[in-house]
Amino acid sequence: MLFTKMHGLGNAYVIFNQLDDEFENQEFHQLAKNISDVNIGIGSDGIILICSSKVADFQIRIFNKDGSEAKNCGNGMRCVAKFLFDHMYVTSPRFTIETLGGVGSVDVEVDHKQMVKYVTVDMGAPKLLKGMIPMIGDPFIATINEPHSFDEVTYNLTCVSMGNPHAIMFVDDVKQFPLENIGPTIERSVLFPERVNVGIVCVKNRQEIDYRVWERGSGMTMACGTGACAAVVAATLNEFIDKNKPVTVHLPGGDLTVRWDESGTVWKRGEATYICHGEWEMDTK
Ligand SMILES: N[C@H](CCC[C@H](N)C(=O)O)C(=O)O
Repeated sequence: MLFTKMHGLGNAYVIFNQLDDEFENQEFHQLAKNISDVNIGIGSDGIILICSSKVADFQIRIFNKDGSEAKNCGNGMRCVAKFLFDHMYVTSPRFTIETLGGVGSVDVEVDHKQMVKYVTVDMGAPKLLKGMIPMIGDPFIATINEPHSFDEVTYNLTCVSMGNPHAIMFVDDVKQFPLENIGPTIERSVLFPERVNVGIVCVKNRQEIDYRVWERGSGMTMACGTGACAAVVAATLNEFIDKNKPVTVHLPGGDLTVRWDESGTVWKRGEATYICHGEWEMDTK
């Protein structure tokens, strides 16, 4: 099966185009674990399948490194948008992609070689109520700067769903904070019935934040598109930044521009990059 490996700011996915050539009744959870493994597979943060859709121009399915299926992937949306436009599956620079979390529109910007350089994604409106994250507790209230203890230390969480769940904490220095230690503890906390992505944010000024992430199902990654959106929403809810203004989000893998507009939609703009193409030997166990 042919694949294309791509990354969005270092958040890498192995992409399988199912539009022309489909896997036969494949167990995708195990396939994602095998392919994502750098020793027995290709090495990535997960896999993405491009499929046809009844409600959008295309559909993608996203599987994390541990085989769990995710409902949205901001970096993956940009990679897939670049792949589809560059390989002429679309001619319009704007088209729609369905994920389990909903339908988002993408707008591509090409370089001098007519290849996609930047992609702007309509990431939809964030969901804030505990029942929508999902998170245990009163389902009809939001979690904004709410104290919770993990390993006898109290952290103030602001939780946002961008189709997938994010727990955001504000810290003084994202590089110093031991996210590798506390991330997995919060990811698997009983507070989050479907687990959670764990992000830390340092607010530099009202138009700029630093962000690092421990991803549900993939661990520390270089970038997380949905997480960057959740970080901007959380910083706005805590009144650290202003709504409807573009915010530069600095991630270990590079920068994204995010804007939560007055209509409630979150927009994210950033690059997507090819790494390699190849063939996955289906008998690889
Ligand atoms: N680990 C995430 C999915 C990938 C999201 C991330 N890579 C992005 O760019 O948004 C989850 O289980 O919700």
